[in-house]
Amino acid sequence: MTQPIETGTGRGTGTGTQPERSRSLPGLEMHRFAATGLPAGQDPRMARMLTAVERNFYEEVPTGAALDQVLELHGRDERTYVGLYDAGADPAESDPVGSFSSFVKPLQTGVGRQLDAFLISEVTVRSTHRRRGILRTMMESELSRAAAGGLPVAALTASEATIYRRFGFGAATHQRSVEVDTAGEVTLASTSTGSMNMVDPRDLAEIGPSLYARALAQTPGSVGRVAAYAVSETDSWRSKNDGRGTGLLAAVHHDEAGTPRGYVTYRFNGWDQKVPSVKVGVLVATTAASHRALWDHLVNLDLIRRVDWGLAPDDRLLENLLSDSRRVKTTRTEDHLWLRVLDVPAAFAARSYQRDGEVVLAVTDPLGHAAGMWRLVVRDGTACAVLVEQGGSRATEPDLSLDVAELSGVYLGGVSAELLRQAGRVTEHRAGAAAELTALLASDRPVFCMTGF
Ligand SMILES: CC(=O)SCCNC(=O)CCNC(=O)[C@H](O)C(C)(C)COP(=O)(O)OP(=O)(O)OC[C@H]1O[C@@H](n2cnc3c(N)ncnc32)[C@H](O)[C@@H]1OP(=O)(O)O
Repeated sequence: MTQPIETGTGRGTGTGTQPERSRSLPGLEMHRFAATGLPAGQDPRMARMLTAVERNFYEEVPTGAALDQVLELHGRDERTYVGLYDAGADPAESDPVGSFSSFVKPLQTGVGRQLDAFLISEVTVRSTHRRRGILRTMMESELSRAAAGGLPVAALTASEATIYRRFGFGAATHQRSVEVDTAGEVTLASTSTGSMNMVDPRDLAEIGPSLYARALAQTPGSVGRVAAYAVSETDSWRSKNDGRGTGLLAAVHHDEAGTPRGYVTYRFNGWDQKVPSVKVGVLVATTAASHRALWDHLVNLDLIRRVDWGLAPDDRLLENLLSDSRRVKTTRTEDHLWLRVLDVPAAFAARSYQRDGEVVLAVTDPLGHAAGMWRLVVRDGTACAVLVEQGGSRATEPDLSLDVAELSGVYLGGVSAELLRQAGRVTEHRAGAAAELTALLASDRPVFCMTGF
């Protein structure tokens, strides 16, 4: 059972408890506080935090009602913030030089299996304070808190692929950008069923969350969505046209019985483009038939000759959906969800398995959380990971040696341990052990994270 993570200052707007001094960062103090969801006028500390985050990402800083809307959404996510401030500064009156937010959402580990994951976001350091260890201080502190609170894994999406491995994160899911050529007559390999209806994006407020929850339950590698989706898919950002909408289009698929099974949002890229095209925003399908119907709709839009999608699974489903697979062009493939195992037994017990097996893993972990020699035994779909050695002399020889970053990358089965062996990231001590681990962790469904955070 996951313990609630103490946030230090609770939900008040004052600075409350004592800030933590960091020995490695003289002159700075770490404050931890919860997002209250209150408007900027009532919670200047959160308003300053959010402003600093946007600045450090080089983004436009929201003000007025637009800022209040984001503050409210972050309150709904129950985010905890960590900020590094000049010693003695009041966070209600000063900007942090470092920011870090975290919140708990479900991570789908298999069909029908979930665990509570520690999601990390808004990690920024002011450009004048970079490369002094501020990120390291925040990350180490918050991973320890998450582990102490009983959360078995942490997760994030990375701005750069070279930052987070040192903290034990491994890329566990991948995504791609695709351009689908829809010029002329486009056919699907199989006919679609049910009906498609154009709706006002605001109508998605009712069905969007429940359809996403059902799609999530079928998609290992996906996590619960942040509250901001309720605004983005209903086209109601206060920062844009004062929340009155910006021309986002939305279509819902109903099955033959009239039950909504999926939806898609998309935006026209404009007549000034050489090729008239639309860009997909959110695509949620709870059945294979719904997925086909949504694509049937997209590829047959009048006047549109290309459909762009930046969060497509890195599989061949779309290619197989169309009669002509060459209409799908992949323009970018990237890591997406980075996972970090914090509690080996709890993480491995929380997923499903297709076969029995046993493998001994020697795991290195610079932060200690997953370090040791683990015997992973799977029987009848249930895994038990037992620590057989931690430091000291060896009673058992490992089958594989690997860093926690690799263990975390292969955990969901979307990345192959055998492939990592070939890349030199996993060391095999018993021939065939990496292939065995790959087979043991194979997922019942393609591993994909349907959302960003
Ligand atoms: C989960 C997310 O929110 S992803 C978004 C991350 N944020 C951004 O990209 C915004 C712009 N960048 C920044 O704000 C900062 O440069 C950060 C957050 C990436 C790094 O913060 P810093 O305080 O400079 O990092 P810090 O000094 O603690 O470095 C910790 C380690 O990471 C390494 N590191 C830091 N930044 C990078 C980078 N961009 N690429 C590769 N390695 C990096 C450091 O070399 C150091 O390595 P070591 O401890 O093994 O020697």
